[in-house]
Amino acid sequence: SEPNTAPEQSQTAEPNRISEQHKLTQQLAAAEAIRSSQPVRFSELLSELEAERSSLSNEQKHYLDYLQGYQLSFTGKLELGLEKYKQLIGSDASPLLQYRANLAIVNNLAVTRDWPQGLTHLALALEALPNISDEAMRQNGLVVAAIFYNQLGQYELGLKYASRLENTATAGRTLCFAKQLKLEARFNLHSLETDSPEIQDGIKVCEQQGEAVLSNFIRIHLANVYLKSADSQSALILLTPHLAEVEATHYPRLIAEFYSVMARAHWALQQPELAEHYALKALELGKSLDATQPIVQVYETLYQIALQRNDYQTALDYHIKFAEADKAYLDETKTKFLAYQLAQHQSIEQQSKISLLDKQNNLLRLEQQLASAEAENNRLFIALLILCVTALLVLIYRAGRTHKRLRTLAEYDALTGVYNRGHCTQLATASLDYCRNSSQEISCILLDLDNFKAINDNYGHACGDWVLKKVASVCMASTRKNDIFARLGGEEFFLLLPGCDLDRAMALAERLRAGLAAIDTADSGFSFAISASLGVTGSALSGFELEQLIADADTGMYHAKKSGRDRVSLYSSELREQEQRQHQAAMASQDEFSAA
Ligand SMILES: Nc1nc2c(ncn2[C@@H]2O[C@H](COP(=O)(O)OP(=O)(O)OP(=O)(O)O)[C@@H](O)[C@H]2O)c(=O)[nH]1
Repeated sequence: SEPNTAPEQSQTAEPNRISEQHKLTQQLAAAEAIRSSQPVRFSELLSELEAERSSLSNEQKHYLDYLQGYQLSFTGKLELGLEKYKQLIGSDASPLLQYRANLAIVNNLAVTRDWPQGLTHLALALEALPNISDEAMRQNGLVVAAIFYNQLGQYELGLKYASRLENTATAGRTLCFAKQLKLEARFNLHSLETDSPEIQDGIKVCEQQGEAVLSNFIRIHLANVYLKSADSQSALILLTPHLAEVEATHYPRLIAEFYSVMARAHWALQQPELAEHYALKALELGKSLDATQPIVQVYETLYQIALQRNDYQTALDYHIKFAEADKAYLDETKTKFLAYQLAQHQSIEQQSKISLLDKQNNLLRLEQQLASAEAENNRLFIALLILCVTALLVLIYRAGRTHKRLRTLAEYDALTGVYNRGHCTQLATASLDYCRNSSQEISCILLDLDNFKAINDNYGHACGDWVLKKVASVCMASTRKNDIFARLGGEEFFLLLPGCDLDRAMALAERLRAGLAAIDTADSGFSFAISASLGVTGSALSGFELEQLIADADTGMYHAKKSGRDRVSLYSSELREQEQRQHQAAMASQDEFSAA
């Protein structure tokens, strides 16, 4: 509530909280360190930590649960212990703690002989193993795997994990464990000889570590190999000196097995009293053990002893017990084998499901690749199509332009841009036909520039061209939509006027003449006068034939030239006759001149 003090409080609260957490982690680790050596103190520590549960972090709570699971299992409450461990699996506990919980479960289930579940949790732990960086924890996983597989009778796997453990073991005790587990597996795989050097090596390493239980288990393996090779004497020489040491371990399983082997050795050496002595001792301890091979062998030995003594009743009793134990042992072996087969089968099933899923995934991936390849192809195809269409359009456009240019060249005069003679003939013929059919008048004007040669000569050909273009544009400006204006050639222009009578044609010709005469030549760079002579005719005078119309207009134009140029002349039949007469006269004088 007081803003000034709040930040100060949080600054000091944070380090306090961290040191408190650190203390709790240390307490948890301390508890774990004494879990098997000081069970009472361990239990007290756990109670203290449980009282502080609310102050624990999430992971610390999980760690406490794990230790409580251990305590429950250690005190024989296996089911409750299992429950605690199982809660950790799949929780948000760290992967290391989950791995450890799986290993603890495997140990518990080995005790209760729940092989199928044990295999499931072992598989989970082994799956996590490659990601466990803590070396001691890794080795612990290998120990559990090797013990479990050996117990299950899967000695190949026991050997595999024991060998891995041997190769990585950092502590002498772990190395002793590894060597004992390896030898146990090899004994059961029948790959041990009496002189296998690993046996003496294993015994030596375990003795150095003060691991009497493990060194003597190795001796039992060796003694069994001696018995198999009918060297019972060596078996006894090996075991007898360590009898007291073995009894001092108070480990029933070891002691019972030790006695069992000794009983068989003495029996093989024809020492029935000693054999019976150790067999009965083994049996006494072995009662608490489930059906194991040593117990089966003890009953067999006792049966054989009674039989030799002709004590048939006892022999029968032992034989019945032998048969029962043997059956129980075989049943147990079968159960283990089936559990392993089932786990294998499930794992194969799982694998095939995974590979099926992989195949389906691959198929989907391929389908996706195919779809994207198709899409890519479509894109390429569309791009190609666009390219082709564009190229085609360009070609069409160019062809159109060429066509237009060719048509322009074919139809228009290159210099002035007005119709040329050829196209004019086409258009004029159609127009004349139309007027004739529709009984309309049609007129025409033929225009020839005066003294154009002199313009060329005096001011150059370029200036002559300028004049031609200027004349064309002035004339074009005076034409109507249906009029046809063309350059027939040189300095001669033709204008066809559909629907136009002679009066209006004459008027237009006059306007053209005046327009040309008014051209200002300054733009050409020279100053000179432009004039033209124009001949006019029409359908009323010359009919509807183009050639006739042009010829008559030419007669009119010729007359205008002769009359002094720069004027307009209307064609008439008199003019033609006059022209013919003049022509004839000219021809006659030509003849006279030739004759002279
Ligand atoms: N600059 C130029 N001159 C041309 C073109 N076509 C024809 N000519 C010239 O036009 C001149 C026509 O001369 P002529 O037929 O003697 O006629 P004119 O000099 O106009 O004399 P009249 O018609 O009797 O008045 C020739 O010198 C041709 O070379 C052209 O396209 N450009």
